[in-house]
Amino acid sequence: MIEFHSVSKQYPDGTLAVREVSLQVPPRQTTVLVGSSGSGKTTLLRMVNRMVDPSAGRVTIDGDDVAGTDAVKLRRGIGYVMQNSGLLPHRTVAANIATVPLLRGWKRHDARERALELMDTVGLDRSLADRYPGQLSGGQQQRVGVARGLAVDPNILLMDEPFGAVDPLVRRELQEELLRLQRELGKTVLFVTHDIDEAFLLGDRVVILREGGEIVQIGTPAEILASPADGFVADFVGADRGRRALHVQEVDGRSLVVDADGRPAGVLAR
Ligand SMILES: Nc1ncnc2c1ncn2[C@@H]1O[C@H](COP(=O)(O)OP(=O)(O)OP(=O)(O)O)[C@@H](O)[C@H]1O
Repeated sequence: MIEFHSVSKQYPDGTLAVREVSLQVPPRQTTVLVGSSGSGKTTLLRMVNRMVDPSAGRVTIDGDDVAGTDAVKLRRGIGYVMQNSGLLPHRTVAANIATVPLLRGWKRHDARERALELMDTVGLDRSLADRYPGQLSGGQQQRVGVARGLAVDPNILLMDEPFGAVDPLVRRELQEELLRLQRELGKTVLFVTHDIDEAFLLGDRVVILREGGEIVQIGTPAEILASPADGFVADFVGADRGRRALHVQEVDGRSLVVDADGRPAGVLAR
């Protein structure tokens, strides 16, 4: 279990990004940090693998303070998937996925085999193994990013807006894929997004943050929807619900359910 014990982060320029956050991230579940831009989500996430060190408080993994662990070693044991995939452009797909296993001293052949297996896991055709990231679609690149995050079979997977940069249909596909993967793999996933719909879809637990890095509410999606903690949460949840209100549209004699952006959500049975 990952635990944040009253952590704060003040950056050198004085910005207080996170203010006394205490949070438990249960194992083998997906916990989603959601909040508007600047609410400290990324800062919190990066405290887990020591890309950011807290100014006060501490983060523990299974009771051990991460501050006492070598940062490089820590990062090699925790999967990290970011927006825009963060792939190395001059390395092939297989080499990108195998980056950390190779750093950990795996034999080249074993690392490639592992990369190919992971391509199967995330739904990428093996024929793409020797392409470069620039030769893939945005959605395929994100899948490579997820495969790379899983490459060392980490218990913990940190995901920072991993599907933020792809179009809505591909995004939906990647979300479904993550749900499937998580059912199979049961990792401890800490996921950052500013999209409340994504948070409710993916999160077993959802943590709502306010600007200034303060937790406003923690709960299951149903709990938060049923009883928002305050006006801020009600607005955050409710405004989006309203914007995405579903309605029925007749297209070619069929009844399509579409959201407020005109995106189809399903077809009504007759
Ligand atoms: N290296 C830094 N130096 C100074 N301020 C920073 C630094 N990194 C982040 N901040 C500030 O800290 C606050 C929280 O940033 P953070 O990236 O954690 O928020 P976020 O919720 O992930 O936002 P976003 O959704 O826009 O990525 C912001 O005000 C940001 O400008």
